[in-house]
Amino acid sequence: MRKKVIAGNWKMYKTQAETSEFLLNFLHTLEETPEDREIVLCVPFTDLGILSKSLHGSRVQLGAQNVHWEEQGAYTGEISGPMLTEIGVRYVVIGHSERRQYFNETDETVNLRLKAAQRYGLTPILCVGESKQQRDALETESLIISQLAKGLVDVDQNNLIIAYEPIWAIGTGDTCESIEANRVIGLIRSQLSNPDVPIQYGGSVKPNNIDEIMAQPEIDGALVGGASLEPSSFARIVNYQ
Ligand SMILES: O=C(CO)COP(=O)(O)O
Repeated sequence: MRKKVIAGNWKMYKTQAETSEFLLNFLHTLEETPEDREIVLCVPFTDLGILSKSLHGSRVQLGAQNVHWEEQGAYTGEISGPMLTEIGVRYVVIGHSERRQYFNETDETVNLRLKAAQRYGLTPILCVGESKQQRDALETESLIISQLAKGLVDVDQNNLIIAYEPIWAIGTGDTCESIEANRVIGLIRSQLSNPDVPIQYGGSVKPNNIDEIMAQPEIDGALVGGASLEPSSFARIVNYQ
């Protein structure tokens, strides 16, 4: 049985004060949440400290949004694996399309970050997915196969989550049809040596489509952007049927 993982990706949203308010309205909603799913919040670095204290003893796991491949060094603006694990971070998003687009992240640096995350005991969430232009040019399959082949060199597939995030579905309200997401995720699975790697869908996941998404046989979870920022909508998503 593959693990189900619902993760919020807060991107560059929420000050510490806003994070405290979120927790007040969110944590109590988990009392009835079935035990079969892992819940993760991947938050800005400045929110990790407060969450590591407030989430202690709760069932919500802590995630970051980046990790450098060196243990330490002169890398202004970066963060290392030991810095994250020391404060209780368990997961890290790697290769998100926003980092590939705005911060020169390549399959090669993604691969370095994945291996470093595992080296320091973090579970990486590797994001892959095509743009609208690539989809229209019928390049979805070849692009994803290439992202996986380059990104996963020497990566341990026993400590890995993959998120399929079609770029055209991110922040647009234009969700990928769940049957199509299921098909692409099946393709991703066919490229892996470990068929039990949990594979999430991400891109305009909302309270009104999470049940249908999670009903798909290949889909093991969701990586949720905008809808994870609001306690009641993230609570509904986490409590999918
Ligand atoms: O990028 C995403 C999660 O990593 C998806 O964002 P939205 O849920 O806002 O579309």
